[in-house]
Amino acid sequence: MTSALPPYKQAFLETCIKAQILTFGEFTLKSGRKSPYFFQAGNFSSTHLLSAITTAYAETLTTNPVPEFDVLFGPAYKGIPLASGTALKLYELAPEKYAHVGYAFNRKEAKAHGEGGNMVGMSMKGKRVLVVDDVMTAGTAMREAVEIIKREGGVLVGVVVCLDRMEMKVLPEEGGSGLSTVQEIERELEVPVYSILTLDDLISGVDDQEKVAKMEEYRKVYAAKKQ
Ligand SMILES: O=P(O)(O)OC[C@H]1O[C@H](OP(=O)(O)OP(=O)(O)O)[C@H](O)[C@@H]1O
Ligand SMILES: O=C(O)c1cc(=O)[nH]c(=O)[nH]1
Repeated sequence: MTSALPPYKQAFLETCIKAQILTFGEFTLKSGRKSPYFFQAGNFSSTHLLSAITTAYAETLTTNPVPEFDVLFGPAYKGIPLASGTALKLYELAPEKYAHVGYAFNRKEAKAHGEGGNMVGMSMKGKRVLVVDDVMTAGTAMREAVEIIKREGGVLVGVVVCLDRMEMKVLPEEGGSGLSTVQEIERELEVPVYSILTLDDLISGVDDQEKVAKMEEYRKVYAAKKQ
């Protein structure tokens, strides 16, 4: 089949399907919604898959007009290997430009011994911080990340995720704005959000029509209409 996606996106999507990173069935999301598809970034768990995903993040950051940043922050847990791997890839791509960029992540539970606390890696105090995470759905995880950055004295300058599910946190019939979580975050926090893939991309690039139909049905209910 000829895909509507650019070849690099199609190839990346096929890798995700083959490695069961993108799976189909019935899944309960953090938001409580039941979804017919799920993106399991924990399955980027081999050398070549971790390299493929972090290369995709690094290329997204080097080919878009991304604001300058000092620290990549990867929210626990799945953001941790993504942010650290992306930092390494950026250094490999452009060592002079990224030599002083650091990475940081949080612990979900504070450590009571040794160095203590719940932050690991480069201090975010007074730094420009870019969040690297896997998936954006209702934005709960992202808002928690923003609070951590503020508490640590950092300044959020941007966000990159692997998948923008294009979902509205609150549906219009329940009083929502009609904007997707990504659109709301961009407006409210005045920072750009970049994504490697979106739900529209999955619908364009997946070959199995039964799976496409289920994603379309889900998109009709939960995805923002204006992109
Ligand atoms: O946009 P949201 O509705 O918040 O949902 C998406 C987030 O939720 C999940 O992480 P989770 O907090 O479950 O942590 P994990 O990385 O430890 O799996 C997922 O990895 C995303 O980061
Ligand atoms: O919304 C979520 O909880 C969620 C969706 C998804 O596709 N992948 C994931 O890890 N979490």
